Amino acid sequence: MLIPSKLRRPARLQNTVVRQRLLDRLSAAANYRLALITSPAGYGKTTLVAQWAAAKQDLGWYSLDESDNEPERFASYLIAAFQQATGGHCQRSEALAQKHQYATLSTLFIQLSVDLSDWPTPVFLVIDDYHLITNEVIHESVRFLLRNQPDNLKLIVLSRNLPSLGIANLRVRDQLLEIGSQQLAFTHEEAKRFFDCRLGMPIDPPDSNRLCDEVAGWATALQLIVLSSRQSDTPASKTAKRLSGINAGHLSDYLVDEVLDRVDESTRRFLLRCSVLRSMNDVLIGHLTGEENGQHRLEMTEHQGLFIQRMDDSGEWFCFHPLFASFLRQRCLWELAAELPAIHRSAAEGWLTLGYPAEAIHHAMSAGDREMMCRILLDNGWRLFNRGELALLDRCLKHVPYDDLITLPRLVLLKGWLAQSQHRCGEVADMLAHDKAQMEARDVEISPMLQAEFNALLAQVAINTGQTDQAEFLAAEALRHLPMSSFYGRIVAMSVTGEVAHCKGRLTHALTMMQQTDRMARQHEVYHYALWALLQQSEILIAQGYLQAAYDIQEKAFALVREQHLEQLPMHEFLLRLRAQLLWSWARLEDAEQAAKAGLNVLASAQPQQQLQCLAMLAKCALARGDIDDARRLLHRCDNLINSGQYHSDWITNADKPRVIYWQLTGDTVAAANWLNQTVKPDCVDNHFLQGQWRNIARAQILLGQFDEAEVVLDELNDNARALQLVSDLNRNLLLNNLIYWHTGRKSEAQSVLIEALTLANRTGFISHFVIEGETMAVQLRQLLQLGILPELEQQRTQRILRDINAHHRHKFAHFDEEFVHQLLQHPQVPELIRISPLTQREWQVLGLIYSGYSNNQIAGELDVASTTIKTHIRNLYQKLGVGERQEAVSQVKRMLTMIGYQV
Ligand SMILES: Nc1ncnc2c1ncn2[C@@H]1O[C@H](COP(=O)(O)OP(=O)(O)OP(=O)(O)O)[C@@H](O)[C@H]1O
Repeated sequence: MLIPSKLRRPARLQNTVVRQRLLDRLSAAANYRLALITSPAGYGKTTLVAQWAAAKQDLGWYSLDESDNEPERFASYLIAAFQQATGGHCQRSEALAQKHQYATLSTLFIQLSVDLSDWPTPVFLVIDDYHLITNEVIHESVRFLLRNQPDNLKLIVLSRNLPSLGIANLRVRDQLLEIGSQQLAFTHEEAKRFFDCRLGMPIDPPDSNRLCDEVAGWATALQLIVLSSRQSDTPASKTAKRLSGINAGHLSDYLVDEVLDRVDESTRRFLLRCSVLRSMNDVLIGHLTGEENGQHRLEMTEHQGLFIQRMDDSGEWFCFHPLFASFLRQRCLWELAAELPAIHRSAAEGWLTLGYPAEAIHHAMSAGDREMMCRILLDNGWRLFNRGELALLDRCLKHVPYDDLITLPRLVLLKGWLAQSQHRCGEVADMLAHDKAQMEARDVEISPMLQAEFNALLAQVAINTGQTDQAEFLAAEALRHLPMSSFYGRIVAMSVTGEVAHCKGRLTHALTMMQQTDRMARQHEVYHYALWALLQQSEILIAQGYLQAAYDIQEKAFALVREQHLEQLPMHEFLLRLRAQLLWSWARLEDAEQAAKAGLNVLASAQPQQQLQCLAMLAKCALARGDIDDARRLLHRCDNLINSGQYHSDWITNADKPRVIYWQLTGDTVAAANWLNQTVKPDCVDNHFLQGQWRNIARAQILLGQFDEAEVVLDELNDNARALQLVSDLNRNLLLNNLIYWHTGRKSEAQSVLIEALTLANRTGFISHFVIEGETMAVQLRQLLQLGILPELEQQRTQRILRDINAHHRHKFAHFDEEFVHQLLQHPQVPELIRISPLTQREWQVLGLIYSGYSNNQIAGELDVASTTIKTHIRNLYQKLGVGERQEAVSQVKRMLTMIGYQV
């Protein structure tokens, strides 16, 4: 929850001096990327910018305090300020910020730039007290924002020091508007106006000028002169004398003498106690001072000119002027040291009453009150966890001594989930085992229900680390004991149960579990589990061969990503990759490539190792379109990644797929043999990953001529695939069977598995799997077409596959282009007849298609001309070739191809 007053521009400017010369300078702010107002404390930066901003539309205001050094908090407020400036236009950025669903602040700011890019007018964003930022991560992100901001975004930064925001660069490019302390110092004329409206009696210009000079035009000192002379009836000139030469560093003594020691006891108590608050309202004052009418106290203090300011127009929220606040805090530390913990405790209670646990935690920590902090965490920890406040929780839990933590099993559980959510799953199991032993040693009681919550977490950890049996057992235990109200644990346990079933090849059960997970996760708004469940469903459906249904589920997942702004979750990359896989199967190569590239974009700020699978996907696309050079380049990148990281075996399997195909296409038996020697041979073949790994092995064996071994492997793969109904796997396996039979001369077996594969493809829609086999496949498919034994659907698919092989694999048809014909005609052995009456380009094309097994009608369809025209072309080219019929023409082509070095 955001504190609204931090986002409001300072109100009540009626009595301030309007300094037109500075306002004129600021009026040019729209021409610069950044307006930077810097000066030591109290020079009037905030007042000036508030005056300038008063009548401005499209302006957001963000007042920082020390707590804004937490990047998530900074991001939430900053985006909220932009929302304020644009009346809610930056919804996508807001959703990302609220749910912490961005990889880094920079990626969030990219979204912000996109949101702002279609905003029609300049958007101004004021960040006040930027000097409070000490976190380099935030500086870096603001520098990024400045480098990449859309033209209409104008930042106005107020700071006591020069912030490290790449100022020099902006200055050189004339993108920076600067106002410093020299300009901010009050002029004589401004000081005169200042005194005139504040002092009871008019002041002579020479006196006013002298006062102004003595404090070097420092606004705070002018204010103090007035305050002091009002409080003590001393002439302003005397106060000024005392103030001259004082700077912010010496101010403390002065404020004690002139302000604190002069107010009554109850005001002094109010000032000191409330100084611990970064913002205050009626409720908080009540908690800190016990006074009944906090609002009245706040207004009185304002009336007395005691450096308190309204944070917004509502008049509910106030804060001390920063300079005064830090003085008071210092003083409070000194004078009320013994009471300080109790004061912070009261502040924490106040914030809890208002419903701001994060603020309450800050005070509980400052009070050093572990018990209170634990109580706040126990009551609000899950709320904060679900809101993604992971850094805050992490910090809090680190403040709880282990001995205390271990007596509070719910906090131990929270700590475990925190580690799991921060991708430290490697640590979680050991950490929890250690915690459990410690809890047992201390007789800490864990109810069966709580144990079930632990089991749900441990089940998730077990499945992540590949221990399926353990995961299955723990998830079942969790589901047995968890009541419906423990929805988070139940969602997790259900998802794990589904995943285990998936791994063990029980696909129907897995699908049901994942559907339930999706429903329940949506109902309780645990959207990342809903997305996970959809991804799993899509994978299962792909394995079952229902690719269209998988596509539809993916559409649902894309919609969820859009609606819940999950674009930056790593899971989004998984979705895009699954989509790419599916499109690849259907030979929609450009779309597949686009999806894989979008996946890489999602990973832009992650470790490069994460890119392995998308790159492997792109390599598969390159291979399917016969672009060996591109495939080599991509696989080279994959090799580098594989050598520089640790991967789950499924990842390696996916990356090995295009590598083995590449070796097959390039005949690289050495690489295949090396790989085969060292690759993992899994114990079983129960799921599509393991099937995939064994298929890689079989393909390498075929390439190396180890046909018998490959056949044994495939027999087992097929038995399992049939038993578990892994239809897509069966479809792929049969193509490898076909390869073995073809190479070992078992032509009729080759033909029957190919027909079976084509029939299965009616369900899977596979095209590229056939295309990738290139010429061997084309020859067989042409024969099938010539035999005319294929049913209509299979026949159509065959023609499509042939077209793709022709187009992508530089098959004969592709060779019959101008370059090829030129090469052929130059050949010394080319038949004289062809040389003297050469074929036209069209006739060569037709000849290529005849050779590719196309019927006259199919050739007409391919070239988009009437079949009568084709007949004419055929008649002419037969004459030129000196042949009488189709088969003779095909033999003639074969001879020519062999002549110029092609294997046919
Ligand atoms: N134009 C003005 N008219 C009247 N009073 C002013 C004016 N400018 C500044 N002051 C007074 O001077 C004091 C300091 O002003 P302000 O808070 O604007 O300074 P600042 O430079 O933003 O301080 P900080 O660095 O602590 O944020 C305030 O008490 C304010 O009321």
